[in-house]
Amino acid sequence: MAGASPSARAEVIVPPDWAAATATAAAASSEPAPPVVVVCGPKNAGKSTFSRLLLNSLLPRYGRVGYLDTDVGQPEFSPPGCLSFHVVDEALTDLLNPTLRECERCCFFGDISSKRDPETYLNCLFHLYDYFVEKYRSGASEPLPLIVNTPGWVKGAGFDMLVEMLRYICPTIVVQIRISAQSKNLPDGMFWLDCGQTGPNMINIDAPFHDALNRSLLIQKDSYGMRERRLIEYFKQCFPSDISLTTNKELAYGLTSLPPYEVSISDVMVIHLHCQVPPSEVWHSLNATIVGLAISCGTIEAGRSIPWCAGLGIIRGIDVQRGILYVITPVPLEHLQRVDLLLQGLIEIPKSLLQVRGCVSPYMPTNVLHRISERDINT
Ligand SMILES: Nc1ncnc2c1ncn2[C@@H]1O[C@H](COP(=O)(O)OP(=O)(O)OP(=O)(O)O)[C@@H](O)[C@H]1O
Repeated sequence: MAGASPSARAEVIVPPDWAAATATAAAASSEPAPPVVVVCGPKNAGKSTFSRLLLNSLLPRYGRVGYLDTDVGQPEFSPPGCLSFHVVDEALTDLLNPTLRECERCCFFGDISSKRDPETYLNCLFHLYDYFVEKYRSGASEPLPLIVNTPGWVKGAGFDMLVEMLRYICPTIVVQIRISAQSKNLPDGMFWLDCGQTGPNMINIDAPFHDALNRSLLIQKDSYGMRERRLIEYFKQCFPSDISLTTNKELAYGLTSLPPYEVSISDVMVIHLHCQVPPSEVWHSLNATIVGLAISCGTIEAGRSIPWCAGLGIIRGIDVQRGILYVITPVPLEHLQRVDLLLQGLIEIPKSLLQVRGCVSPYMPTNVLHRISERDINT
């Protein structure tokens, strides 16, 4: 597969079976409720691209479309590490690239793959789906169609998780994208149901391989680079939109000079999502990391609470003597005031923000844990 940047390609190709699948979903009965469409298939098969097209096809009829973003490695609308639920009310203009959008609900999983903790991953997903059902299926708000784009991990434990996901969501339409390497595809048919059970409308489509000039369409993505760019875009939101920050160097300087929020250590609880940290090391472990800023108001399910995530923050420094954390985040103050949990996972500050020639990163000096001078945080 070619290694060119996906954004270099001018336009999306819509093969006839893709067009037919989106038309079927858009015309599906809205009784008793608009469709719930799950899009599945192996990695890099076109699931996200198809989901964007599907969203645009559902919009004219419904005006608003729900989107459950379940790919923590390459989320459609959120920063990496998050599962989120969005309501989209305008057509997506860039059909080949993900774009950041404000979410209605988000859970911070804190890793770029569900492998490390499938149970928590599924709990987050079910929790978001329950939120959708409660709000958009119970009469509280106008019912919306829902698109669920799934990760491309379709073998072994990834397959088992997909089966659980499908059984929980009970979609009305499942679109399965199939690639030419048959062994990499999901099983044909309603593989998640027991024999004899009736299931949804099952639509198989092929991955789009070549354009009219026989050029490969499915470009291997630079996942690491995409995640870095997504985080950079996310933290750019710390600045007013009229401030021009075109290079990473400008952003790194900008973040250095941004006055951070002060958070009293006694006001927050720290949860390490994927590792255990001795109490004496908690503050050291937080320094210079990205955390999920969460609100512990989720419901208790299976004995554990799933907090909502208001957004991400960079712990820029910690003054242990004064009991203060310094946090940089684009999360608005009114939401930030409700944050009472710091969720630390494995999402790292992009290297391109840490290693900028001529810019001493504020996150890395060795004394930052104990002594942060006024000049450091205000300049
Ligand atoms: N219909 C299409 N027209 C043009 N390019 C496409 C089309 N479908 C997919 N591509 C390109 O192929 C690549 C993979 O597509 P996409 O991201 O939609 O796959 P995916 O199955 O969601 O991948 P992953 O499992 O890694 O999330 C992208 O670079 C995308 O731009």
